[in-house]
Parts: sequence; C-alpha cells; structure tokens
Amino acid sequence: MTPTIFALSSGMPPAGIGVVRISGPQAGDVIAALTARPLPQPRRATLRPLIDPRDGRLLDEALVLWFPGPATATGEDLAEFHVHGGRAVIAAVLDCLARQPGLRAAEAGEFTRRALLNGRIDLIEAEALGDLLGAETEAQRRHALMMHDGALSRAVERWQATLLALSARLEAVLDFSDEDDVGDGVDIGGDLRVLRTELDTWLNRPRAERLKDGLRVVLAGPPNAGKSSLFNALLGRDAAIVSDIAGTTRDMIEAPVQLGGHAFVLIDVAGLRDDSGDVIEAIGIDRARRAVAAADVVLWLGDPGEAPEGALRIGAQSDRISHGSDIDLRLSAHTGEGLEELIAWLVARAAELSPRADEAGLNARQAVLISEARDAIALAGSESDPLLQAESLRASRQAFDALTGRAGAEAMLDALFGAFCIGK
Ligand SMILES: Nc1nc2c(c(=O)[nH]1)N(C=O)[C@@H](CNc1ccc(C(=O)N[C@@H](CCC(=O)O)C(=O)O)cc1)CN2
Repeated sequence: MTPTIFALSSGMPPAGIGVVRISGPQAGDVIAALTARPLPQPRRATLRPLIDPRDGRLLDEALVLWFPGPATATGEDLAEFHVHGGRAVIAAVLDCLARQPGLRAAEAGEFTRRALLNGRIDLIEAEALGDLLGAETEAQRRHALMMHDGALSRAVERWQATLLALSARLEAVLDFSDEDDVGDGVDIGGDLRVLRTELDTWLNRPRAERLKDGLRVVLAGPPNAGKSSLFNALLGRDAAIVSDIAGTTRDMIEAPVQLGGHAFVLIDVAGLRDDSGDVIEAIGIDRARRAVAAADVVLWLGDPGEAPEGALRIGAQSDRISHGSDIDLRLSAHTGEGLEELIAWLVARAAELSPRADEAGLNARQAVLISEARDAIALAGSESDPLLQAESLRASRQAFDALTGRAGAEAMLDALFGAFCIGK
C-alpha cells in the first residue's frame, strides 16, 4: 500500500499556527486515532483535542480538517492539523505521527509529486508551484500564478487535441489507401501551418527566466564618475566603497535589488580608462568591458559622445557639474535629483523585456520541448508521404507529453521536487 506521508507544511517554528499535513490511505485513521472521535465533516474546520494514543495525554487543541480523496490537492485522502506553532508542540505532534502504522515523514516536494502522479496537476503546473513558492517579486508571483492556473497547460492540451485529430486523418488514409473511395492523400498543410505559427508566437515571447534572474544593469563610465554612489543610491545601502580617488572600484560588485516589483542585478564595475598602469585595475577594466557587452541595460556615466550603443546617458553629479543637452537624464546621487526618474525608466525597461502580465513566458525546459514539437510539425508540413507525416506528428506529440510530464522523465522529477520544501 502507498505509504501515508506527513510533514509540517507551514513555516519554521515558532509561529502563530503550525499546519501539519497528512496524505495517503491512512489519513482518516490518523484523525480517528489522534482525536478519539468520529471523523469531522469533510472540508470543515473543527476544533478537537489532539491526544497521543499511546498514553492518552493531550498534545494540543487543534483545528482538524478532513479532505476525503480523490478531490483533494494531492488526489489522496488528506488530513490537516492546525496546531499552535510552538517548537515543542510541533515536535510532539510529528513524533506521535511518526509512530502511527503506515506513516512516514514526507520528502521534499512529495505532496506535489503525488498531486502530479495522481493527475491533479501536470508538470507545468508543478514547476509553476515551485516558482510560486520561490517568488520574491510581484512580477514573479503573477507569472507563476498564471502558469499554475494552467495558462500553458490548456494551450498544450489544445495542441495535443489538434495533433491527434490530424494523426487520425492520416491513419485513415494509411488504413484505406488501397480502397477507391479515399483519395490519394489528405491536405493537412494548412492546419500544420496554423499550429506552427502559434508555437512560434510562444517561442518568440520573452522567457520566464528573465523574471527570476532579473535584468542585468551595468553602471559604466570613466573613473570617478559617480558610479558607486549611484549603485549605493539604487540599492539604498552602502555596498560599494565611494571615494574621490580614481580607480577605487577595481573589481565588479553585483547586488540583486527589487525595484517596482521587478528583479534587477546591479553591477558596479571599474572605471574605464586606458592608462591605469595598475595591473589589478587593468584586469578590472577588462571585466568591466565584458560586463558591458553582456548587460541588458547599460547606464553610462561619462562623456555622452563615448557612450556604448543603446546605453542610457546619465549626466551624473548634477549638483556640481552642468551637462549639455546630449544626455538622457540629469542625476545626483547626492541630492536625489533624477533618481526616481531613473528607477521608473529601469522598471519600464524590465517590463518591456519580461513576459507580459497577461502572457505567459516559457522557461528553458519548456522552450526546448516546444521547439522540438515545432520542428517536427514543420517537418510534417514539408513531407508528402502520409507515413512520414504520421511519424513526425507522433514525435511532436511525444515532445508535448514530455512537456506536461505524461511521458514520465524520472530524473527531471527528482530534480524538480528535490528543490521544493518539505511539506509541499
Ligand atoms: N490549509 C491549507 N491552505 C492551503 C493549501 C492547503 O492544502 N491547505 N493549499 C495547497 O497547496 C493551497 C490551496 N490549494 C488547494 C488546491 C486544491 C484543493 C482541493 O481540495 N481541491 C479539490 C476540491 C475543490 C473544491 O471543493 O472547490 C479539487 O480540485 O477537486 C484544496 C486546496 C493554499 N492554501
């Protein structure tokens, strides 16, 4: 029999409440054993004393929930004890559960893994749940929730249905091609083109990783231009050393920061100059040049005529230097002039480069599989032999099965759920 699993699903104690979840065939028996009462009404929070069945001692007064399967989050019988969130309370309840027959502690992500195995969610939704738990910005949260709600899963279901219908038409031709009343072939070229176009639309959108990794913003310019002051001002703390000495920043400093609900990585680099004469600083300058090349956004604090292409030209230290008209933004980290405007510009740029709030973006795994499916569909469109066409459509269906987890890739599941918290 499937083991029944349990775990603390809420945060680290001590906390106000601790939610202990139990999933599996013994969940109902566990409620009966620990409350010494009949099961509460399904899906109704009910106050009950929790009693250790070994010695009849009171463990806690708890809210008890009983969710009979299969219409539950895991697809199994599910119980929840909402106990007082103290360390000793939770330790006592978990210890008592560990001694119940057929029960064992859950592994990381095991509740979600069971939801997947029981078909309650697909692999895309499970991935999205992981992203939701890890979300630190508004943009990440919104995107994860959209995916968890099935934005991509529903599209994949539709594509699968289309492919199945087209495959069925091809099979009919293959089965009856020696009979006179079925023509020589079927024209599925139009349908394949429509499908391919839709997949290309998804593939061409900004990727989901963009939301997680954040926009890479490099602060570049000659030494002593005020890069580190701006870096600190954007971070709201003194992370980089600021001095009047040219060449103070010799290595790169990276710091993640959240602005306007988007994730950014700010990168302060050594000032660019050709004649530093200092070996260490020269290495820093070389790194700075590479960082500028790899940046999503370059903030240029220096002669606007020398700004890298596409950089935002900032007239820095505007409280003591007057700038010409060929700059994009006057800024003083000292007085705060222009800082709000710069932040608004960065947030707008992040929104432009990230998946839109109403359009899901693919992660790397999803993009690889959708692109495989797309190529197989393109190949089917270029074939005229229905046998070869059918083979290509099968390959695209397989790619979609891997996408939703129907074609179980065990290694992928271990990697995904291993990164979850215990109790999820
Ligand atoms: N206490 C508690 N809070 C929680 C969860 C939980 O499991 N327990 N969740 C878990 O992560 C999330 C809510 N997700 C849930 C998803 C599905 C079902 C569920 O029972 N679904 C059934 C019945 C739906 C219904 O009656 O409306 C179904 O989908 O068939 C419950 C919670 C967030 N908050």
